[in-house]
Amino acid sequence: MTTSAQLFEQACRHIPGGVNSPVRAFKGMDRPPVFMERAKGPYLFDVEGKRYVDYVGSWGPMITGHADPEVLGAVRERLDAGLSFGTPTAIETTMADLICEMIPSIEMVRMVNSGTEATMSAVRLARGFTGRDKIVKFEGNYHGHTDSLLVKAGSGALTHGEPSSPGVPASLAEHTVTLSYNDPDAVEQCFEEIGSEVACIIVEPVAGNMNCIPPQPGFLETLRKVCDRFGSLLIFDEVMTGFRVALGGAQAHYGIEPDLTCLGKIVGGGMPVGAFGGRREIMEVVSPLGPVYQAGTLSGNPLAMTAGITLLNKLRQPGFHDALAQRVETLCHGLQERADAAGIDMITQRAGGMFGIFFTGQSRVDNFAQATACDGDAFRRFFSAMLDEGVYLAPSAFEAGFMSSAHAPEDIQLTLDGAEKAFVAMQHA
Ligand SMILES: N[C@H](C=O)CCC(=O)O
Repeated sequence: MTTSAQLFEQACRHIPGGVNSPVRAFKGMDRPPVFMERAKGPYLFDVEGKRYVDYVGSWGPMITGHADPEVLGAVRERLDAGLSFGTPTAIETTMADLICEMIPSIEMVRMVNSGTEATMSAVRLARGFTGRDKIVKFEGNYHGHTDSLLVKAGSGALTHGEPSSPGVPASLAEHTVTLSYNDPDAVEQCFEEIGSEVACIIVEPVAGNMNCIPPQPGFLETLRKVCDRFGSLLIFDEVMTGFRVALGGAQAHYGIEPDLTCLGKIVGGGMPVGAFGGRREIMEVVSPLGPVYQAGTLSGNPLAMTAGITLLNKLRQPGFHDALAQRVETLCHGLQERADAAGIDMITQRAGGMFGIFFTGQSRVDNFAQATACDGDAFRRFFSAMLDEGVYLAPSAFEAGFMSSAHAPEDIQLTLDGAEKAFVAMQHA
């Protein structure tokens, strides 16, 4: 049998760090990344035959579990028609209609191939529409790896200690103003000073790339207010939260309408898909209707559209999101009880189908400073112990956990039993 350690050694020969995305690397852990062979429902199975209850869900898309038979069936059925045509297809219109119906602030939408492409294109559009260069983002929010947004970012960049990447020209980064998340006063002050120069605010309405930090009441409202006052656009990066915290995304959950929305992950049903869309008058500035250029050879790929449409339609079953949130609540309460019993400083935070585990004595984590002040060693010990117990969490203290509808009560119980052992071991350590 080939082990993960052997495969990792082989991978490192020709792949930087042995991984195709840095956050997968288990950097700082005392073990190599686990190589997975297959996945089904809530489970991942590694190359050594071990099963894990998975809370990464391919970083979010697998909201009904892995290898969903309906999604796979639809893709299989579509396969023989061909992989890609580079022409318009009817299925792209079906997808656009579905997105606009589920997220009413989106009146027109353009499909792309990843969340990064979605945010990159949305920011360009905001700049083109307003004729302004400056953008506002929040410390620890991650919007993919496009230059303008890889400034004080979260996710893998933060995990690996480089929240602002070398390679982003200083002359470009200076147009990105970074503020503290959940700090409406800082936003108001910034706009008093430079509001008329700001093309857009881009925000994760739930910050899922520095663990899981929901917006405090009034924060998103302030963003909407200053954008309206100064003629800037409000962009919600709903790559993580879209179709997850509610069918209509975080904007439906919190009742705030952005001008533009970025989507990814669930919208592709596990295929590489992103999308950006919003108010018609803004989207009409996109080429070929308007001058802001954006393109993609494989955008709207028919197989990817098939997977995404099938998954999105499954999420429309009444009660789907309530049941998902209920599972998250059961998990978070169970973890809290067990951590408290073991005397471990830990809290959880959650929003719909996503959650975060913070090793901290604070009662809440609202921003980058508080997230990075949490106990990283405790997280690493917990992560490693949970892996031994057959539970796969994100190998980073700065990533949200994702629940799926395939997680049964016994999977959550297995997780809680594992956590109980992990907490006791941590207490003794
Ligand atoms: N948090 C990231 C995406 O949302 C994790 C995925 C990656 O960087 O590979």
